[in-house]
Amino acid sequence: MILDLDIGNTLSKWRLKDIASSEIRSRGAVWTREEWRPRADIPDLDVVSTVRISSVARRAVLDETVALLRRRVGAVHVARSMPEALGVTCGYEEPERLGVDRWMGVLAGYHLTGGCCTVDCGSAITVDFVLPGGRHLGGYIVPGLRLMKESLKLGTRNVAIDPDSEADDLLLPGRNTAAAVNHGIFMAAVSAVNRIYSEVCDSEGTALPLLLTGGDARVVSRGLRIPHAVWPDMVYAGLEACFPLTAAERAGRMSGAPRVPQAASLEKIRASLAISMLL
Ligand SMILES: Nc1ncnc2c1ncn2[C@@H]1O[C@H](COP(=O)(O)OP(=O)(O)O)[C@@H](O)[C@H]1O
Ligand SMILES: CC(C)(COP(=O)(O)O)[C@@H](O)C(=O)NCCC(=O)O
Ligand SMILES: [K+]
Repeated sequence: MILDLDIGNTLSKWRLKDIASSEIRSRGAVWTREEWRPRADIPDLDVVSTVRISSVARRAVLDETVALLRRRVGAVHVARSMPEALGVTCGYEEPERLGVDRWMGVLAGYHLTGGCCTVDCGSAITVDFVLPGGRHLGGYIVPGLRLMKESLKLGTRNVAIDPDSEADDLLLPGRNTAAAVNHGIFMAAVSAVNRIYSEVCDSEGTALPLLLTGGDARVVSRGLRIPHAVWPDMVYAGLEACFPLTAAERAGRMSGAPRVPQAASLEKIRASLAISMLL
């Protein structure tokens, strides 16, 4: 069995994947801020022969996790951001400083689409671009939904907000503080993704497929009118592409990959950008 780990700033996600069948056997998540207890939080480490890790947590968390796993498991692969991989050149001045979860998403997205915009809606919302031909442009980092809510809660007196509440009518004006905050933050996130996507497609002269992942991907997806696909396992797919182990992975098939979304025409994207600037 393969143990895949995606350690984010909020949640550490794991899944067990069968090497022989390439099927996902189980999955789960634990709060990153709390101590991670592999034996208690993951069903059975004895069945694991290989571990693949993408981690943006503090260095000490990764080092401890790797040390612990190396005592129990034969092979532990740790993904790193680098200047070039799988046909993609990293757009960062110092490639090793790009969050490895972003790099995994970009590699998976490029492998699937041959050029795309990847959005990871987690603790932060990150937006990255990789052009046909494999040039990663760099990207944008915006606070995620929970962070935005928490920052308001901390900085504003008497504002009671539930960081987990999500209404269906998120686009409407809120009629109490919690709703106004939730709707406002939702609008901020959706508007940022919309604008960033349109600006970069416009300036690069290409309409790119848009892929979403992360804990808040479904919420953000609800507000996006641009064609897009949600790919919950996009970071894991980057691990599969970097460290292929199963027959399916060696053949280039990534688990849970969505159908490539057909991008809107560049004319349409430019028209929506022109309207948003006029108003
Ligand atoms: N059941 C849940 N537990 C925690 N966070 C959740 C849950 N469902 C949605 N979320 C949202 O997902 C975000 C975490 O997404 P994730 O992609 O796992 O983040 P990260 O990779 O930064 O740890 C939280 O900030 C929160 O807004
Ligand atoms: C931007 C991030 C905090 C996002 O992390 P996440 O929301 O997935 O926990 C992470 O990718 C990171 O620590 N990046 C390093 C800085 C950078 O990418 O420029
Ligand atoms: K993220």
